[in-house]
Amino acid sequence: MNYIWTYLKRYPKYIVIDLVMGMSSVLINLGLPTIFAYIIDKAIIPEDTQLLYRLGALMLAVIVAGAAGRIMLSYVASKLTTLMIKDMRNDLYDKVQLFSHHEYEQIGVSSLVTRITNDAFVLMQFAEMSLRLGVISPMMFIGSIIMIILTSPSLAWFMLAALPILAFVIYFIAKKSRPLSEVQQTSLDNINQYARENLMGLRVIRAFTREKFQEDRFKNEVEDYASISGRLFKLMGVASPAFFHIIIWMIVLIFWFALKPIEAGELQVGNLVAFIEYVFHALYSFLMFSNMFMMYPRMSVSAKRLEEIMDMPISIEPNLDGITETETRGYLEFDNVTFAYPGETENPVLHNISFKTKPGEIIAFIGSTGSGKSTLVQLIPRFFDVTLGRILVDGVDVRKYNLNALRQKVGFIPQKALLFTGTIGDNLRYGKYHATDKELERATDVAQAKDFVEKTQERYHSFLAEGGSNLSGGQKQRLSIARALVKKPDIYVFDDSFSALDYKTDAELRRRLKEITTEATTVIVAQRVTSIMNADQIIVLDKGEMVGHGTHDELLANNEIYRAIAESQIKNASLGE
Ligand SMILES: Nc1ncnc2c1ncn2[C@@H]1O[C@H](COP(=O)(O)OP(=O)(O)OP(=O)(O)O)[C@@H](O)[C@H]1O
Repeated sequence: MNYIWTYLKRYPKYIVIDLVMGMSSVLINLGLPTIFAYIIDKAIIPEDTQLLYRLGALMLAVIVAGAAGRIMLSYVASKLTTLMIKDMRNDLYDKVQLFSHHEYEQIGVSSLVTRITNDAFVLMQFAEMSLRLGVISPMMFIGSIIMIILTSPSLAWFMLAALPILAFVIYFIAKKSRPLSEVQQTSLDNINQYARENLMGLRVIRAFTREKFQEDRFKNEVEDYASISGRLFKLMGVASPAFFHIIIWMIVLIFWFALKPIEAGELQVGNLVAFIEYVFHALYSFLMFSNMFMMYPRMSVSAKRLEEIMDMPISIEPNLDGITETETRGYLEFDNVTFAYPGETENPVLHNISFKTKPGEIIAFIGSTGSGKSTLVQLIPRFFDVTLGRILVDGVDVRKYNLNALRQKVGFIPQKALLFTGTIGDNLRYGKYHATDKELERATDVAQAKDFVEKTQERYHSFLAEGGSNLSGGQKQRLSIARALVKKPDIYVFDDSFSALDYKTDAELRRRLKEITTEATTVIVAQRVTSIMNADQIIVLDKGEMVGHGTHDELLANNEIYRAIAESQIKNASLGE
């Protein structure tokens, strides 16, 4: 509830209107039965037509005012909750933007999506209900009880007898529904995850003819969700019929017990009608309030899941007051860097890595699968922070930079090219919004993408489907390289980005790259020796350790591991010829 309140209180004006409308609606509803009783006893039974018309008109005016108040109340409640969910989702999005890879892995992307969409929606439903009924129901209930006692103290004990039974039913339902709500939301996370996997991995699933397996997995989860939801709704569904039964039985009993006082002249017919109406109001508002109470566990599960996101400590702080300008550009240094993934401090993935580069230099990393190459380059733009040692960019520890300024200095080209829905131009300008057409052409030319871009019908205005799925792997990779070139960073990081290219394109691209990286450091992670043999420094990694450092010729002469890698690739290449 606190979580919802932190958002609602941002709009005090609407809260005041909500309270005023709620209170006036209560007063009107409480007044109506009394006016009605008065009409029966003073105008209908004595057949006073004049008074009947006057009181009828008054009653009509009160009813219209009540309806207008309720419409206003509903409007304000919807308006306030719409504003609330907008703010809530924006805050969640902003927070998720600050997450490092570690936080993403902790919660999981699918769960994050469910939380921002579904859990936020549950809170919105609860808040809307609370704003509409939260003020009215308790006040209406208390007001009705007072009016019941005032109207007929001798019949009032009915209510006192019925309330504990109702309270027990509500408590029972609320207690049972909380664990079910938790399982229901987790099941929704799983559905989301399977749906994502099934849609994104469609080609692999078809290639391995695993459609049935994936479908069964998805269907089982959907069935689990349906069964949990069914149990939850059954539980909630029991409440209303049970309540209405109790209300009807009470009214029958009231009539039964009212016969004697009416015969004895102790109770008037109008008062009996008003009494029954107050009983109905009291029980109905109790029912409405209990609906909120029963929804509360579901809401608190969702609120907890959202608070988990908002309260999650950020491992990579954006360091907004950090350094944004440096005197030099394009210098990179690893100073005795050791790194272990969060939660795995016992098993570092990188050990004591040290090297230095200067503008215009190419440094390359090679080594077997899992030797730590990708991990190493991810430390430069601070996707993770070093465990020991330090990384210096232009002589400044990367942790001292304003995070955006640091990342602006780095052009990162990941192993798997990822493009966004939009035109080729939009994608190329991703790192430099105002890049000119000339800059785009230069970048695509160097990245060996110009030919195919110019062959497309609308060139830089050609539309790319989701993730660039209407391009080949090599074309996507070339555009992803061109996107980094447009940005003109001080440090280029190619994380195995050349492997999707054929040998000829790879060689041509690297040759042209030299033209525009004269003032930058180029870091290359590669599998192929041919991709890195011209590098100024090559570092050979094995199980996270530097086991070789030098030029291609030096390593060929002195480093067994490097020689073995090079020989195996040359053999394979000649076998392929
Ligand atoms: N997010 C992660 N959390 C925990 N461990 C990880 C994570 N990512 C990678 N690792 C582990 O770190 C080690 C190094 O992985 P890394 O991806 O850096 O190797 P690599 O040399 O780039 O491999 P490849 O050539 O196959 O891409 C591996 O043992 C891997 O299991």
